[in-house]
Amino acid sequence: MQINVYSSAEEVAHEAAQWISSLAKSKIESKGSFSFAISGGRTPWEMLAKLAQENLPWEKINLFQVDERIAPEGHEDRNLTQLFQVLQGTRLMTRLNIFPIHVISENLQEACEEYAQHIEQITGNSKLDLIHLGMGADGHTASLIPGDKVCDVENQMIALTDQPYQGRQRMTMTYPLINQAENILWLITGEEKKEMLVRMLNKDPEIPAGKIKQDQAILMTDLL
Ligand SMILES: O=C1O[C@H](COP(=O)(O)O)[C@@H](O)[C@H](O)[C@H]1O
Repeated sequence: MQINVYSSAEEVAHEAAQWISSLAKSKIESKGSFSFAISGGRTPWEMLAKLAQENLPWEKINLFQVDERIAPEGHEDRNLTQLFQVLQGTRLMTRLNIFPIHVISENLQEACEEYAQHIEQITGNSKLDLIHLGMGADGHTASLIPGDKVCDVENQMIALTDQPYQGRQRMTMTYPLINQAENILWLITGEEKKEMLVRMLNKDPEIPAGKIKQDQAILMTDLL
């Protein structure tokens, strides 16, 4: 794991946007497209706002969601709602290829399979160029929640949590999909995550974040 420590969450967001922009340019130059997935929560939005200011060929970029809460369209609990709020009014709204997780489907299991198929169709091999991850103060990442059966899923790329977490059931990328990404970018900020960050770096299998592969990963943080 490459570890980059910065002095503030704002600097983390800035550096992460620059890093993603440069990776996107190099992937587009070498193979014509760049496919990445963004997490939800609170951390990613400043980075995304900064990334949106970059001069990139957005129509060659595919954006997937790492996880989503099962909630109505436009609901404030949805990661997609936050994502659209950040991109509203930017040219990315019409140019970037955004692939939302379909959590309003009547058949959520089918929706998981369809999302996995979309990823396979777009990437050709289900290996995303980049997956951005955050981590909660309890060590969860994506919607891989401590103690939830979704952490044991090995035969699905996208799966549902077994139990509601913070009031909502969720749909999430699973270990098999995340761990085969070409690059993983962790953005972890906030004092309350310090203890779990150390456990994650020590590959503690008792916390979900500890079971994400580290060899292709970079961490940007204001901790340590
Ligand atoms: O619930 C969630 O939390 C994690 C961590 O969010 P953060 O704001 O503390 O970074 C996030 O990565 C995940 O996508 C989200 O659904």
